Amino acid sequence: MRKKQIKIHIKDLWFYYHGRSILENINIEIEKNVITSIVGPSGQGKSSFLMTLNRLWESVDGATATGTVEIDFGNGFQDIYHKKYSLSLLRRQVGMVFQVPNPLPMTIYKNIAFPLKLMGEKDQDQISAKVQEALKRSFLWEEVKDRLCQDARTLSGGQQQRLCIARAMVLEPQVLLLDEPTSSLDETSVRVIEQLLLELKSRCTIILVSHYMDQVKRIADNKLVLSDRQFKQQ
Ligand SMILES: Nc1ncnc2c1ncn2[C@@H]1O[C@H](COP(=O)(O)OP(=O)(O)OP(=O)(O)O)[C@@H](O)[C@H]1O
Repeated sequence: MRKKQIKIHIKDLWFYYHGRSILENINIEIEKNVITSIVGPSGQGKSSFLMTLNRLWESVDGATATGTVEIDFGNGFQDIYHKKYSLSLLRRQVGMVFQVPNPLPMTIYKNIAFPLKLMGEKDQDQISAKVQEALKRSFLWEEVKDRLCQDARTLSGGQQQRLCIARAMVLEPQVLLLDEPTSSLDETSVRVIEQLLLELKSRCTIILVSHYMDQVKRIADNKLVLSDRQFKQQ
């Protein structure tokens, strides 16, 4: 049996849209360096829950959250809602990938270099090395190494989603949130991304919203079922 280490502590978390509660009094722990899947019927708040882990809801009109989300980024547990906690640091440490691949309207190379530049990296050799590493880790390098200057939107759907994972991984986040990342992809692309996530979990803690029970069985270590505004661990 693996030794369980906790990465995220969630205490008394409530989440609302326009005063209507979506999540009520959530108290759970998320294990480090495994894949935790979030499942449950449509509209129960799975996407909303992911947004509480990187504070993305703060830019959504009408959304509010109360409670505590503590993440151990290597220096003990820290409350990411503490007023002194830097949002840009949080976004660096917690990456996110969405349901529909969303490459930026620029080249493949620039898509991956973009977050590095946003974080102030100027050394072109460093950027180039990190872009290459992220593309390799995301199982995409061999397919794109000769077309790095092409527009990323010319890639297939599965390639675009791996590009988005590479773009999230280039900042070396410790937590990766994925919101139904394979639902728009064909079976072959789905399997490639599942293999990729299995590889990545040694580097980061993965939280995966998925509608596909087969997928959850294939790759998830832990499963949290969201129903009636609460989680049930299975
Ligand atoms: N921006 C918003 N403003 C108001 N209500 C919202 C907003 N976004 C989502 N909701 C509502 O909040 C509830 C939870 O939505 P959420 O998208 O988190 O559920 P979900 O479990 O991820 O759904 P699905 O599986 O269909 O993607 C739903 O009732 C939804 O209609």
